[in-house]
Amino acid sequence: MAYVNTLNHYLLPAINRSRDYLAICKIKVVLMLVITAWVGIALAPDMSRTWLQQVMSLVGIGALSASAAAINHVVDRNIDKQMARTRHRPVATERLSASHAVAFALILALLGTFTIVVFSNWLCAWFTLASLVGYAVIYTYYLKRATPQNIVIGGLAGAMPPLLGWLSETGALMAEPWLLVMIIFTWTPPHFWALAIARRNDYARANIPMLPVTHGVEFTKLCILVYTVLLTLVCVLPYLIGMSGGVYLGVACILNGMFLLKAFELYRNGTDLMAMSLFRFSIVHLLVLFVALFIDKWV
Ligand code: HEM
Ligand SMILES: CC(C)=CCC/C(C)=C/CC/C(C)=C/COP(=O)(O)OP(=O)(O)O
Repeated sequence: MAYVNTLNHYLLPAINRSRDYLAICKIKVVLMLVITAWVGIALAPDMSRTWLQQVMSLVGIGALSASAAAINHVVDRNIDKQMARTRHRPVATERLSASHAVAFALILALLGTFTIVVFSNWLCAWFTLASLVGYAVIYTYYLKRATPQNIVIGGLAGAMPPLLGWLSETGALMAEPWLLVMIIFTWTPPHFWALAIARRNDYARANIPMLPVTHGVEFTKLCILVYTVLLTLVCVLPYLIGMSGGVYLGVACILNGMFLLKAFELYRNGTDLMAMSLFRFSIVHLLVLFVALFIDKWV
């Protein structure tokens, strides 16, 4: 009996609370950001750094990304309350207080910055902090509410991790990692606008000027197609400058061919279901593309 009481009074609330803290980190998105940062490390010139230094750099970048996501949950709590997709979030439902979430984000930001400075360098720390501000403040606080181009401009913050990984390794700004940033930058609009089409009523209710709300679904489908063509072209650049080889190029061609087909189908007579299918595909696309960049380096 005493055992059951301990479980009910202490353990279960502690587990639920940890789940809430994990949820505000947007853990799956952060995992993907860390994978792209890891590829940035793998493709950088060999600096003979230890595994520990590399892993801890990724931990630092992940912690600052999670901190940015937690701040996004606080700043957006009133919007999140109005949207079906987000209304169950911990801060929106007030299961987790905004002040606790802010304190958590601050601790993550401090630990993350400390880790990057100790195991990498200040340049990487400054760029990662700038990405945090880009997402949590410039995109979430301002752009998201101000313009339908919000995710195009704000997308730069989420596109930075390959550069952050490269910087953590080399401590120097070079041209090559910017190509990887450009890939994610051009990938973001089709990734997000596909979801925004399916969830346009949510955004309209919350008064957020997402492209399908301000310019309609047909125009958004056209923009998705245009950005997918751009993405296809940008994806060839790592091969053209000799940063990646045939394995990467082959995988990129197949993935982008599929992306183009899906974007074209959506443009011609797409339903909300097809838009969601494109959104899900975009995530698989980016994951496989970056795994291919990694494998290509070692074959
Ligand atoms: C401004 C840029 C971006 C916007 C507006 C955006 C928006 C979104 C939204 C609204 C979702 C749905 C989340 C949910 O179901 O609650 C999502 C999911 C996701 N995004 Fe993005 N995204 C952006 C950039 C990125 C980047 C740069 C990455 C990775 C490199 C990424 C990876 C993912 C992943 C992995 C998911 C699935 C998460 C899950 O299943 O829980 N996103 N994104
Ligand atoms: C340090 C660093 C690399 C920072 C980047 C942090 C980060 C978590 C970027 C991902 C972008 C993302 C999930 C945007 C969705 O926000 P949203 O508010 O439009 O979506 P929502 O409605 O699901 O909250």
